[in-house]
Amino acid sequence: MLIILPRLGAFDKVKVLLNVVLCVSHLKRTLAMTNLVEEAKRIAAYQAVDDNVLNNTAVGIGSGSTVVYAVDRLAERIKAEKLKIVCVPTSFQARQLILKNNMVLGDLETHPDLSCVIDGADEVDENLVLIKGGGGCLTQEKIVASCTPKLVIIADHTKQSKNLGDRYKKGIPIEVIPLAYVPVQKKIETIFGGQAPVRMAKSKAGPVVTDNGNFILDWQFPPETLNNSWESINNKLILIPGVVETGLFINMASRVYFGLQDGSVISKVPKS
Ligand SMILES: O=C(CO)[C@H](O)[C@H](O)COP(=O)(O)O
Repeated sequence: MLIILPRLGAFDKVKVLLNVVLCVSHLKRTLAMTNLVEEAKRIAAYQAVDDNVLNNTAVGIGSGSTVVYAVDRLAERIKAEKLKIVCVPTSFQARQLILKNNMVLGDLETHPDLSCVIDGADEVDENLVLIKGGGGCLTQEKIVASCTPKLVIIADHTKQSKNLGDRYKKGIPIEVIPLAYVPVQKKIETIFGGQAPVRMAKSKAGPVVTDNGNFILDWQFPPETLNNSWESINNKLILIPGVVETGLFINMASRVYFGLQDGSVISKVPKS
């Protein structure tokens, strides 16, 4: 810019400088918003760990960026309170978090009954139906979640919505066996409408490959889908040969903690 500026007329110089000022203030605002969201994730995670993790128990560790804060807090409590906790991971990422924090690693073979599971979500609707799988770990997350009466979800305020799809626009993740991805894609689009593109990797050529060696379709469902129950849609999806699991978590969350912008945390339980 220093090279270009001297060659410009006064009016253009002002225009360039004004744009620079606007860019910087936009960047500052974006950074401030990102910090607020990160703080909201952290406080939700801390509250959930403090309320739900008991000594001498096995706990499921979810996946994603919010769970990192939960693991931080859990590691802190284990050290300070000398807790004996076995941690069962829901993904390669969760396993690494457990090991990195020197926590005790377990699995479902030795610990099939978990006291609680703490996990994130991509969106939570008013009935606490969740979309999960933005990080591609939905199948192991659902298996681990099924091993506890207490699936505790942690999220920032941007994940809270009335209807699924209001906030999370990427679609419902569906894990599929690789050889079946085109037939499954076609069936979903024919039966339910919308589009179900295969998720492509960002730092690798080709598709995202899950921890289970499968592909993911992100089903961008049409608006009329909301006229049906997610339960019946999920049951139909699961029956398509080649579908391993869906990212719809229905009647699974026992409590959802949302971190808010004002620094407080609210928690929601299913309507009775
Ligand atoms: O389902 C998940 C991964 O499969 C995550 O829990 C979900 O994507 C939320 O992640 P984050 O906390 O990074 O927003």
